[in-house]
Amino acid sequence: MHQDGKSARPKVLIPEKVSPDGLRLLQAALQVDERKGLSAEELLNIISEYDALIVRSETKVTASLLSAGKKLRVVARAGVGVDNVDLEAATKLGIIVVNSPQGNINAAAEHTIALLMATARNVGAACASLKAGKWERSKLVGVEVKGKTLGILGLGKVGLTVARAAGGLGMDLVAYDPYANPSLAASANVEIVPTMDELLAQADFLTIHTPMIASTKGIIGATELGKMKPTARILNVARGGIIDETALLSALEAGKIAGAAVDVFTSEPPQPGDAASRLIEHPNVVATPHLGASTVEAQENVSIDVCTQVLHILSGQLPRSAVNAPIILPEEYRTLRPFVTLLEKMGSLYTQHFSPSNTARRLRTSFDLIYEGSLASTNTTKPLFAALVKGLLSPITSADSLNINIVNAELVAKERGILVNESRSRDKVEQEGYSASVTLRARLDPRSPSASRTQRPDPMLTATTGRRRAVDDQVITGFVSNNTPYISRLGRFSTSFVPEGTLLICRNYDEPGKIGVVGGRLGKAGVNIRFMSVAPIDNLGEDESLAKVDSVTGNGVARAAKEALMILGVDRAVEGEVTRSLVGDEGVLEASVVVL
Ligand SMILES: NC(=O)c1ccc[n+]([C@@H]2O[C@H](COP(=O)([O-])OP(=O)(O)OC[C@H]3O[C@@H](n4cnc5c(N)ncnc54)[C@H](O)[C@@H]3O)[C@@H](O)[C@H]2O)c1
Ligand SMILES: O=C(O)[C@H](O)COP(=O)(O)O
Repeated sequence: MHQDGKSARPKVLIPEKVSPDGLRLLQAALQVDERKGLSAEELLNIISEYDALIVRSETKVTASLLSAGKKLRVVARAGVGVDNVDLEAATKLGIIVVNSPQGNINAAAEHTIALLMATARNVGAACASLKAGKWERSKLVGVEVKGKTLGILGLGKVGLTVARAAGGLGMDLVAYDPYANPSLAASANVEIVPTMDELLAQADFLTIHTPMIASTKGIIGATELGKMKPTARILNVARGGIIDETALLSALEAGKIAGAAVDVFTSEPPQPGDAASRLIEHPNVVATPHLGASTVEAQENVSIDVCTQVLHILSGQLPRSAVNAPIILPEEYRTLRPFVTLLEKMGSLYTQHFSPSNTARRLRTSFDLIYEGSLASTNTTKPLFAALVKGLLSPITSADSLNINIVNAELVAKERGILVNESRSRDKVEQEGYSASVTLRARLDPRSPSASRTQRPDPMLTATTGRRRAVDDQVITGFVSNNTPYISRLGRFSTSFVPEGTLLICRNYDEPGKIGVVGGRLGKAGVNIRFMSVAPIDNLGEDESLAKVDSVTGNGVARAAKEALMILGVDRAVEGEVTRSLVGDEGVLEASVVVL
């Protein structure tokens, strides 16, 4: 008991408007302090008293705020996006970040439909005109959505919900999403198109529902807007910055597209004179101040969801939707943890190296996952399986959608069409220095509509000559030594490297001079090499002739040459232009960049 007679209950701070439905759940066990309107400095001064912090999108949960929160065990985001939370700092400090990935999907989808109709029928402009005392019927003629094509960029939770509602309005539905679940798309009557260009060309209305990640930042810019119909209208209820605001404004001013509806902005609130503010002022733009999740129902859902999780964490239980929490239970932590890291890296390496994002082929693959040596005797492989699924999806999903843990990993994998067949091989691991290894081998799902024996290379991310990798080559083996994960096989190549940082992976003819060529091009581009590993071919399959392929004609030429894999750890991003320049006449067959 405290001196004032009150029991020392853990304290939770809520500096934003969060629905009382969830907060009521906290009252019995915690001291609940609702303190709206605190400045960043005031927040920093009081955070040390609190065990938990519940925010929405406005509070900036910075590294210094987290460090000042000496007692802080959980930051709960009453909503989906955790862009305002420094996740890396939270993870380093052992603070669990939870969110509510499901609670506001319907609200966001309904708001998209509201903006769809508003932009089709000039609702915003008409309302403003009438309030200004005008009666401008002929100037405000709209278009109908029935029979028009809705293009959906990102067919995840919100995208699919929008699709179902728009189908009810009589719209034709097409989507571009390299990782969409084809059966879910079919069930919502959505046709998946293989390229974004097709989506842009077909859409009368284009709606964005991707996460905001490095690969989607500015994904709709001047070039993409130029590929749309001049009568098309574009909607963004996802995140500011996915559409380049300056390019959108120019396209509207030049009449390259007819209108836009925007709920989210690069900087919120937009600052006077910035691109977002000028966009909002444009007569063909209808805009709302990030209202996608602002319904009574969604706010109740997210509040109850995160408050329940706060209670769980403060009483020592695992949360349901932790963005950065361990996918491993404490008692398994010591033995399995390095392998959890290894499996996550192997999954991420697979997606980036073998299944880059712009290929038409989906990440709808069956895998064999083989635990070898002493790892075959482990009691549970659930954390390893969860880590693999997390790794496979991490390059294509934002952190806030990546709530994968031992409880939900199987379900998430199923939803994404990923099949993993786990097996154990007790054979002694042959290599010296370690006793256990794991092999991930892809088998392309024969039910996949785009299943084929070869993989189409991604022209943006993977530069390649005509010679392709067979799907059978998609194998990764890894092991752990001194708590450090290593990759010992990548495709047909024996190797040994630590899967960390930015890696340039080049497949080339095993001939002198290749290292010099690659090193020279990187040097010219100002990229430093941290380490390099050259991997010879493991063994050649029967169909792998040693004939060299002419890079210009694609024809086989007489001289035989073995292949090798060069893995270079580099200190910064390598531009697509540089990887493309490596491939071709110098005997480099393929070059790709992965970030692990
Ligand atoms: N305005 C709001 O208030 C509000 C409310 C809720 C959600 N959101 C935002 O809506 C967006 C979608 O949320 P969700 O819950 O549906 O996410 P989700 O993770 O369920 O779906 C995102 C989809 O985008 C796809 N994708 C990833 N990269 C892609 C690419 N390059 N091209 C095409 N598709 C790609 C993924 O495969 C996935 O299917 C997020 O940005 C989220 O932050 C906004
Ligand atoms: O990420 C989200 O959940 C939405 O963008 C809503 O954000 P909000 O809670 O600030 O309305």
